[in-house]
Amino acid sequence: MRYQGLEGYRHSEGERTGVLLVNLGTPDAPEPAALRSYLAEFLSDPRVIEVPRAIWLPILYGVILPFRSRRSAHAYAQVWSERGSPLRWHSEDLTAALQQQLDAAQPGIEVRLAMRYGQPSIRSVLDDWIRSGLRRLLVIPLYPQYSATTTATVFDEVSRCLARWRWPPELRWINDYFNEPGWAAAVAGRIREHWKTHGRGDRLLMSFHGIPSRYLRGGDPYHCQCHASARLIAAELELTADEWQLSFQSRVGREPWLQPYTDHTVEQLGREGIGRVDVVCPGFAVDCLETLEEIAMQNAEAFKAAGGGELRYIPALNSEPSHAGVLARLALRHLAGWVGESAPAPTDPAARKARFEAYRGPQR
Ligand SMILES: C=CC1=C(C)c2cc3[nH]c(cc4nc(cc5[nH]c(cc1n2)c(C)c5CCC(=O)O)C(CCC(=O)O)=C4C)c(C)c3C=C
Ligand SMILES: [Fe+2]
Ligand SMILES: [Fe+2]
Repeated sequence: MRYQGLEGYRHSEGERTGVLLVNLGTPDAPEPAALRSYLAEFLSDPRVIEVPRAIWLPILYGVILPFRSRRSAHAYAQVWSERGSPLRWHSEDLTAALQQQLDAAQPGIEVRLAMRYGQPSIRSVLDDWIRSGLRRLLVIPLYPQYSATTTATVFDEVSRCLARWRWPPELRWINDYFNEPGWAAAVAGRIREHWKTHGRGDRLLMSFHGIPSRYLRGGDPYHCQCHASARLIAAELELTADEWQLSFQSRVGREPWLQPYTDHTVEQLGREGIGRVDVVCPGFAVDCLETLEEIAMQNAEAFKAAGGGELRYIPALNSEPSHAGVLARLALRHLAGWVGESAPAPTDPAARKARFEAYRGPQR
């Protein structure tokens, strides 16, 4: 058969509704072999590297993978814990926190987590879920700001997976959520909490993951959404323009990426003799290599080496109730008509029974 069918579907079963959280993904171990297979999948995605395959793949396999796998394995080893990669376990905790909040607000919605690269793959999660009767699916990529390099590639992969099914579930997806009521307030809350415990730094730096500038010129709205996010957070904190700045981190390769670069900014602040800089990374839903190693370790050292005092990293929202709450409200709004008040099921039990019997037809 060309298309897969559902196993044992029965009309009498309710319509199952799911929320799929998708994060970037992470290697299985902080070792070169695991890094190689993770990076090979990630960096051969044409949404991530927009270079003709015939040019890029020989560079990827001949130059990048042998060197980067070793270097990145070392970096991952610095942040690996008993529970594994921080990106993975924080994402798992966030999934559980969201499930709990949805259960309290509107029982019957299932939440699962998948990774765009590595495990658990989108394909493995969807195959299992659809086979067991999932009929309505809301996809939430765990990126507050849209970028083709992150959000769109999740949609690509979900679409490829659903295309294999004879009867795919109904589908909705979220482009971004930085402008969702409560998101900027949740990030601001995290910053205030840090200031309460550690005192307020001399400058707040909001650092977002970068992308090649070429993609912005090609129409990717990511740059604008990062600036809007930072302004919303600054407004929540009632900061004046000289109290905060924005930068872009984690660049890879030689072509220009979005600027100003975080590492250059941190060194500049060090040279200016700034005593304490607080860095928050509002583009990262959960902590990961790029926040815990690049910012909290590498950039902290670079700040000091340039003459600065202390760089303090403010943790991501992770599985904080405020974060799960924002995602729960976002999910419920987008699930309208599928679950809850606006769902068409009659509330009177007798009317419901009559309607169901008409729907089911005569029983043999
Ligand atoms: C080379 C191209 C890359 C683009 C474009 C890119 C965009 C991008 N990435 C994130 C979020 C994350 N990236 C992470 C790691 C990471 N990113 C790249 C490359 C690009 N990212 C690489 C090669 C790596 C792997 C680590 C390394 O070798 O340096 C992570 C952390 C993953 C983890 O396991 O902890 C996240 C999260 C965003 C949001 C983004 C564009 C908006
Ligand atoms: Fe990245
Ligand atoms: Fe812009």
